[in-house]
Amino acid sequence: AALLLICNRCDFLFKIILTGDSNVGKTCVIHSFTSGLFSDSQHNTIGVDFTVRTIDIDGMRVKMQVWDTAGQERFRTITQSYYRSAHGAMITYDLTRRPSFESLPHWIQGVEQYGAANVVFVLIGNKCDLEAQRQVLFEDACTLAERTGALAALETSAKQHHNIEEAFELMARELIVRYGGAVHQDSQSDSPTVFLHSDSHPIDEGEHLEKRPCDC
Ligand SMILES: Nc1nc2c(ncn2[C@@H]2O[C@H](COP(=O)(O)OP(=O)(O)OP(=O)(O)O)[C@@H](O)[C@H]2O)c(=O)[nH]1
Repeated sequence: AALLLICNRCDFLFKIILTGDSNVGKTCVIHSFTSGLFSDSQHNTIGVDFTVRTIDIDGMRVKMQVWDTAGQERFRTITQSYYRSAHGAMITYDLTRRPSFESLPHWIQGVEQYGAANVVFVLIGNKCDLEAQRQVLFEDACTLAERTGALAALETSAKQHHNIEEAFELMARELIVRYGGAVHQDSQSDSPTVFLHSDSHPIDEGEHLEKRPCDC
């Protein structure tokens, strides 16, 4: 059964996962989003880790639970086990390192194979502040996005906090469109205000829904 959380404070809870090669800047993108800060000396992620930030989308409180996964090969088995419960995936490359872009089909395939059937994914070309060292054209990323069914391709800079808010907002808006119907149906009754999707996994059609109070 899919688990729904009942909450009086938030309208949605979405679980977003970041994947991509090591050192493309996944941890920095997440920090930039959750704290607005950037660190030049970021340690490699071991396994997985998550942070939360609540954003406002058209007056709705949307809790974004953002999961950071290790890009290093040796953690692959652990990180893949987290794909299943993600509503959205940000598949990240470093636009100054062509090989990290060449790896995208592999990461996309992983998300499709181990993730939920209806997972939404975007391609993120990070480090766009390093324009002089660019090795990947934005057009190439757009072509790949179109070919693979990604929601969009975006270029970000965690360092300059460029396009970070936009990337997460784009994801949140798409997920609201996809999941809004289910939430609205459930929130007809007056007291528990709304239902949130949670740590379990995105809802499959006709699936039994288990409801629990939110701990936020
Ligand atoms: N110039 C620039 N450097 C960045 C940017 N984002 C990250 N970096 C640097 O890139 C390096 C790797 O960043 P991380 O966030 O640790 O990369 P990661 O993808 O999480 O790496 P793993 O944890 O091994 O998967 C660090 O030295 C960061 O300071 C950016 O937008 N611009």
